[in-house]
Amino acid sequence: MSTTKPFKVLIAHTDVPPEGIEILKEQCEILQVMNEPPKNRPEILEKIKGAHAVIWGGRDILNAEILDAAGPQLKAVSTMSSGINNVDVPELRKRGIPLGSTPAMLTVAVADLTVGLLIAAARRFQEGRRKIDSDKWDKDHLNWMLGQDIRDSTVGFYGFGGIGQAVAKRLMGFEIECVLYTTRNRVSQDIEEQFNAKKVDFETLLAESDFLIIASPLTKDTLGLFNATAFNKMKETAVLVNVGRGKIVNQDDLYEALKSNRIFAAGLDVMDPEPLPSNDKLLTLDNVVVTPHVGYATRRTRVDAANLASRNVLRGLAGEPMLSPAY
Ligand SMILES: O=C(O)[C@H](O)CO
Repeated sequence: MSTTKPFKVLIAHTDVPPEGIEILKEQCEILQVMNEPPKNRPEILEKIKGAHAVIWGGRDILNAEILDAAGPQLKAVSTMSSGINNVDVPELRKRGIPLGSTPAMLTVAVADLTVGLLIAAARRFQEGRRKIDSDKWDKDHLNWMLGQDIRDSTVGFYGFGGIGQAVAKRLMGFEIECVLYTTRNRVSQDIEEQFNAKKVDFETLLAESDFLIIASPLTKDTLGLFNATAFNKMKETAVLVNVGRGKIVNQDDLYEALKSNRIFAAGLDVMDPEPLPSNDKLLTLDNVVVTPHVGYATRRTRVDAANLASRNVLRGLAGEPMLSPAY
């Protein structure tokens, strides 16, 4: 009996959890990349030859070079991420190759981390740690290190999709006053009622938010949108949290706004560039809390993303719409 399987699937990163790969094994021969970045690139270029599908599990760029190396039989690609800025989307579209991504899988993990950053920035975790490290813990004044209340606050969302709504759901437990959001399309009335949410223009979002959470993708319209002009319209007590993409914020302008206390604080899981160099001026500030782009990084999120990516490519290989198409 022949054991030949009809498809070959390249797993292009060592970080893809085996549970996700298992789903593919009945129908597909697995081509696994074993080297870590950047040494994985030559290995991908070699192993992808003749592949019918790819699980693109890392942050390096899938572009024409990779697609050319694969050959014309390539029928399906899925990332294991929400953002698809690691894929040359126009190139894939041009070649008619369906692309899947896995945004819904990381919603909960990113929302949890967003709340963590919001509290850490509002309650001055970074500064407090530095005070301890430098023996400047002031035990004589109870009005020391006062932070911003979440209770009764107006929470603004730039981008109010799955992640934004999951953050709002969590913040309801903190007795916030209301949600403002800026998106292209209005969310349903049910969702607005659930979160006491109102769609507003960008200017209103800036002016009225006590906490402003960026949870939108990077596009040509969002690139550098949060700049000095925007920060100058925000409250001096405002806390900015960015879990979208680093380049949505003009980081030099953010540095100035934080340094001059034009805004109160920022919590960032995404920066520009990534990795942020350890000598970046942003890190000298007390009123910024940073995490190294780990919003999605829980074991369950990665397994769920691998499962969905595999199901996406199986659908693509069968000529069916992907479960979670990126376009
Ligand atoms: O978009 C995503 O999936 C995360 O930010 C990791 O890149």
